[in-house]
Amino acid sequence: MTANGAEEESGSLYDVLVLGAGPGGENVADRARAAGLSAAVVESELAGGECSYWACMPSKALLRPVTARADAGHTWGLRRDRSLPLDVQDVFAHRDEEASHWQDDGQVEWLASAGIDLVRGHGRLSGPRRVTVTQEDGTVRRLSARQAVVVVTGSRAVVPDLPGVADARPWTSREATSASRVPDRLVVVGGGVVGVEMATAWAGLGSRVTLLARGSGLLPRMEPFAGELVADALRAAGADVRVGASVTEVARARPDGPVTVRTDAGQEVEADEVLFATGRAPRTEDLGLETVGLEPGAWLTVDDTLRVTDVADGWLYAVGDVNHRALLTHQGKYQARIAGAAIAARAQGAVTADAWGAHSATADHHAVPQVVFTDPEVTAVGLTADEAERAGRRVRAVDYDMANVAAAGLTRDDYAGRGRLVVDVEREVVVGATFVGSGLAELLHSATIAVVGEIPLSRLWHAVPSYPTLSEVWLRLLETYRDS
Ligand SMILES: Cc1cc2nc3c(=O)[nH]c(=O)nc-3n(C[C@H](O)[C@H](O)[C@H](O)COP(=O)(O)OP(=O)(O)OC[C@H]3O[C@@H](n4cnc5c(N)ncnc54)[C@H](O)[C@@H]3O)c2cc1C
Ligand SMILES: NC(=O)c1ccc[n+]([C@@H]2O[C@H](COP(=O)([O-])OP(=O)(O)OC[C@H]3O[C@@H](n4cnc5c(N)ncnc54)[C@H](O)[C@@H]3O)[C@@H](O)[C@H]2O)c1
Repeated sequence: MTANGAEEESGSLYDVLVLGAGPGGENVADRARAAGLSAAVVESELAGGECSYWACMPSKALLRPVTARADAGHTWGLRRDRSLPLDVQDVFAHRDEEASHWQDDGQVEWLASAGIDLVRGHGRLSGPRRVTVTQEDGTVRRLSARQAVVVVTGSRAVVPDLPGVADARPWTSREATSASRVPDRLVVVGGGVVGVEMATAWAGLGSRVTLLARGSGLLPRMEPFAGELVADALRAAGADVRVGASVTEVARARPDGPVTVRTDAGQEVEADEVLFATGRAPRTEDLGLETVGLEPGAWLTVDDTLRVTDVADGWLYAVGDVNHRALLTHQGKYQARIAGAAIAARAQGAVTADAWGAHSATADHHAVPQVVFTDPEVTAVGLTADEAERAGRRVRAVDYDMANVAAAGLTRDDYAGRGRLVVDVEREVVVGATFVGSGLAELLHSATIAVVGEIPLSRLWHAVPSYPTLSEVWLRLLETYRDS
């Protein structure tokens, strides 16, 4: 027995055990190894996780040709090609490549090269610092951890339990990112990020898309103009976008027949496939959480060092989607770097919980960046004006029409977009930024640096954007703030 009461079974005792080999899990194990700790990850499907096979990578591979064609169709000298059909089979072939053909050999090789053991099977907690793995052949392997167990089991799509759903065989984000046939008609339910990205992709690939979103607009967690600009572009691309539409029922009378989707407003839409992009649930329902006093199926609440708050002795951590802080790959990887460093520091009694320190995921509260890869792109970091006001901050929002930036006229003949800074008027620092428009994804990091660095506006005047680039929106926004 070890000091922690863990059994010393040959090859089964590690410093750190990680449940889930998605981007968060791989990175936390890597950071633990880099700090000199032994680490194993347990994975029940494919090493690489949702992001690699059914989320970020395949979705962006479907979107890029669609947005590139939209850009080309509005570029002088290429405009006649606006209706040029995409080579859909080529798009699918590239998507399959980006999803590594749903094989994880590359990830397995990388884990081995980093000195991380991979244990394949379904992992469950079986008490403090203990994990039981049911392997593919049915055998059970018991593992234990000296320092920490990190839960990084991610999230899954939620399909609402509506009448007719089971028989309708709806798509979730998994089918929407991996399908290799373009449905003639597709209904997308949900106006969040998955809904608008997949509506953009499949409309571009040739489906007649109807997007049904409840509430007053698309992308409800972002500045309202973001959803409005994306809705305008989707409509221009031929999609039928209906807001204020909550789906109440679906029906597919014959397995090979069409599906009918009904809303609370009495609307009825017939389609070949229906995608539910209606949010995510944590993958914690069959994880043995009850063996350590936690509720199965719940999101795991953590402190800023990523330790689960409701577990004594601080040995359980949760990173990535499963802690519900920010359901984004880059933010999960950030948390993984912090958690790995915190676990190693705690082992030596040297952890520091200072904000913005090496062991604190402070950015989760102030500066989560996100790019929505639609046409136009939506990019945002920090607080929206509404969030800042609801938090009791004294802020001023300043806006600028992206079409008036000199580079916009060089980019597209129909450039539509808007930039917004949310400025804390007491400290004169940027606490939020949103840029919507074509070609803006790479601009976002400048705003992330301004928010994280709390750079005073007086200093930002000296950060001179190159001419003629879309980054000049920064200068125009500073002028607008000064003059308003
Ligand atoms: C369609 C779509 C597009 C997206 N696009 C982007 C994007 O462009 N950019 C971005 O930043 N984010 C994007 N996201 C979000 C991103 O995919 C997630 O934030 C990210 O995958 C979370 O990483 P994770 O490591 O927490 O979990 P996951 O990637 O979900 O990995 C968890 C892993 O744990 C394994 N697992 C679960 N339970 C067990 C168990 N009991 N035992 C063993 N293994 C287990 C799973 O099999 C999985 O491999 C997108 C999401 C969707 C749905
Ligand atoms: N590019 C990116 O960064 C990217 C891309 C895709 C996903 N993601 C992440 O994945 C997460 C999940 O995205 P999501 O879009 O599935 O969830 P979401 O929670 O963002 O949006 C779901 C939407 O569905 C609506 N909805 C729910 N039930 C409905 C019903 N019956 N009828 C009509 N509308 C209904 C909700 O009101 C909500 O607006 C997001 O938090 C996002 O961060 C990121």
